[in-house]
Amino acid sequence: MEGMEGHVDKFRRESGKLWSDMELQAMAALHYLGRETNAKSLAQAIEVLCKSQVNSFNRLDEDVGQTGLFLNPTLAMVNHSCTPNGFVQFVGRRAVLHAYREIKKDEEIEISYIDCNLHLSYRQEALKARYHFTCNCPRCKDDMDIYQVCRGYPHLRLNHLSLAPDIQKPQHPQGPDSSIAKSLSAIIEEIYSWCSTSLSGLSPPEKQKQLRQRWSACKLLRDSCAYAIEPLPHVLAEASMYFGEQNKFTHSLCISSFIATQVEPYKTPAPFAPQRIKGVFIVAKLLANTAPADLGSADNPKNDLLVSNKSLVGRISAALGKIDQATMCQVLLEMVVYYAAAAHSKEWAIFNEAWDLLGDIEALQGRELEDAHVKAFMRNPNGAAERRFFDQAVVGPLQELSAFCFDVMDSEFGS
Ligand SMILES: C[S@@+](CC[C@H](N)C(=O)[O-])C[C@H]1O[C@@H](n2cnc3c(N)ncnc32)[C@H](O)[C@@H]1O
Repeated sequence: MEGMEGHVDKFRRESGKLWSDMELQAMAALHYLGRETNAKSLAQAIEVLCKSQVNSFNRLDEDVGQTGLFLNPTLAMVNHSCTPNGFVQFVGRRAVLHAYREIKKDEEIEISYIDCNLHLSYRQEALKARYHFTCNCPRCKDDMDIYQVCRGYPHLRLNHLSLAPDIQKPQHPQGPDSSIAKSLSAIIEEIYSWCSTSLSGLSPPEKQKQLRQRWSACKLLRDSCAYAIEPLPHVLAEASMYFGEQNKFTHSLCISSFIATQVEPYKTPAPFAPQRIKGVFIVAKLLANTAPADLGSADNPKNDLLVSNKSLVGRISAALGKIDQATMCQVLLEMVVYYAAAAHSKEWAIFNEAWDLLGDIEALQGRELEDAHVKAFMRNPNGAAERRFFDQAVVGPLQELSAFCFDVMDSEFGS
């Protein structure tokens, strides 16, 4: 740990209660180790604690949340950027450094130490508190957030499997309309803190009340088509979970389709990024949950879908009726399986679930032709016929479903 950055003086000067906690922790550690506590040993122990704050990774466990800190001298050398070209993923006890894109010889490898979809001031605050530096990456320096997340990242060409075939170079190199950008910055500051609190633990009526307020607060983001800017993505994700808990899977499906096509590709451009793959998997699972066998028939609807063609549920139902859900679900699961190893590994729970679900779909009788189309597409996703198949079987239906997203939100959370 000798050569690692510790920022001990900055922690002492700037960290307030955290510093007193660290002093206490250092004394406890010395006592536990049976070492004498004196000024020198205490200073050494505090230095170790500071170094582990600055250089370690929070190791997360999907089931129990954070399980510990991971410290590795090589990985500790990687600097931060809010437009990183790599990320670290834990696979059991191993940490794996993945690249988001091709990294040239001598180009610096950079990861994001924080959730880089936070708004500029929140990112700076988080970096200052733990790492004691002000980020000066191009995105922070020019306050490029709104420009970048609205229009996608120009430096990445996404392939056809990305679900975001329309991401391209921004048409306005000078940046977004500055008046919109200014008013957006002001409201994001105001609403982010109360919008980012999790709703889990609240009763359904309380959740609905909260989501009403949050959805209404996101109006400017929504009207400006700034769909990838927090807290809008967060509110949509909470709403999708809310509907899922009420067994309104079709509503969740419309919102999740919107997130997978209009939000995530702009937040995280690499198509194999773990959060992108999770989003695609959620859509696939919801498609399986809303498959025709579960919908009943027009004469005997099992749920509230088939009401009237003019009602929202009727329109969603009509749209779903035109979709070959099994084929669409199969392609999305193939994408999850295809990208899971790059996003994480074959040990990933999502990979295994997708693999099992894919087996179930492939075992369905009478789908030989559709199955052959899916396999052909996965072999050659950029072939002309295969692209047409993908557009028809996946992109078109996803866009159609996501077009209901705001109506679904307004129907439950509108004023
Ligand atoms: C995990 S260490 C990274 C390796 C460190 N640069 C070194 O040489 O030991 C984290 C520290 O590196 C510095 N750092 C990382 N990314 C930075 C950036 N984008 N701009 C300025 N300093 C950065 C900060 O001092 C931070 O506390």
